[in-house]
Amino acid sequence: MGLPASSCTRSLLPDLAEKLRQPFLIQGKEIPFRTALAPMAGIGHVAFRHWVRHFGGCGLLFTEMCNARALPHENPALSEVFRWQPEELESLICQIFGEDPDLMARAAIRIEKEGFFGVDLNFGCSVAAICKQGGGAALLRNPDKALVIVEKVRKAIRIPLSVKFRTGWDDNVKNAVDLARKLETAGCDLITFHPRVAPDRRNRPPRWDHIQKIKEAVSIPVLGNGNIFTAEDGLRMLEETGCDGLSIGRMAAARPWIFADLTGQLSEEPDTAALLLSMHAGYCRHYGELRGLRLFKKILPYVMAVYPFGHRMHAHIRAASHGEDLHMRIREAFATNPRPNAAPNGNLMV
Ligand SMILES: Cc1cc2nc3c(=O)[nH]c(=O)nc-3n(C[C@H](O)[C@H](O)[C@H](O)COP(=O)(O)O)c2cc1C
Repeated sequence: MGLPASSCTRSLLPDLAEKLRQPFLIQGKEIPFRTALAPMAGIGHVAFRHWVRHFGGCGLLFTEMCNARALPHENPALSEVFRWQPEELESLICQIFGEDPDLMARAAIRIEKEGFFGVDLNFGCSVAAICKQGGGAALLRNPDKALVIVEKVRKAIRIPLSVKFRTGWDDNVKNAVDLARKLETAGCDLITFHPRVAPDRRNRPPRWDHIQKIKEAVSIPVLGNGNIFTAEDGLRMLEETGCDGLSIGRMAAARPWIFADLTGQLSEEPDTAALLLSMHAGYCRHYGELRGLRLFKKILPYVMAVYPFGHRMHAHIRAASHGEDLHMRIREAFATNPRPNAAPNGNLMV
């Protein structure tokens, strides 16, 4: 069921692969690839990250967002989000959200103690449940408080500290540029910038020109994020914005091998149906049958978004009620060996 070379996404852009293979430094530590798995709640857990690492080419992995209040007491054997494999820690950054500087600092101390590469502060999530508690993008309305959090966390840990944030609550990028400068002064080592206004989720195109403004304002590395769907998008973002690396979310959910592909490490396009079966088995090993199936279904819209009748394939597979049923439905959906499109269908890529 392998795909013919003409329909695969394997990077034909050696320029891009070469740029992404130039190591860069964070706090003097060398990151071998200029690529990052963006934090994604419900998707970027340990079982999913296994596959990103399996294919390779990803410089930094971000966990899904973890609640800073809960994190100091989390049991990694039971937690869905605060769980990892020892071998991924050297490139794994744990993202936390919250609004209380002391609780954020306490969570960061636990993350450092567990041996993570770094701590990431979520100042960008615009989901109402997070913003109502004063966390995520709500902090962009209160940059002084955001800075107090950065300062407290910085004092509490020695490992790299990064911040992911967005343009703000209006389209004036000046506030984000000011904040970026202050983050650097406060000791932040890395920025991931998502150039959208809250509460826009992903329905309007990101303003990549704003990534350039952030990059020009600071000397710490800046990862650009938002709507990288193809190798051409990746190259264009690097060239247009001057950013130091690419942070990729949904397309990594669709194709965990995207980092290997973009960095020129992929020898053969994976057989998607076979990979999905293995991924589901891995999810069940980590989380048990019930949670494994529930988590597996979260990547399906992204995986199916690249197929011409993806919505139909998605509806068919999503209806599975247990593991065996799922495997049968995956085989049925891929029985005709559907060819992926170069770019995904926006309706499923939400
Ligand atoms: C399902 C899903 C969950 C997400 N969860 C988080 C999160 O926990 N923390 C965060 O900072 N951003 C989160 N994001 C935003 C992504 O990190 C990223 O900024 C966004 O998807 C745009 O990048 P992309 O176009 O490459 O997907 C999430 C996005 C998606 C699709």
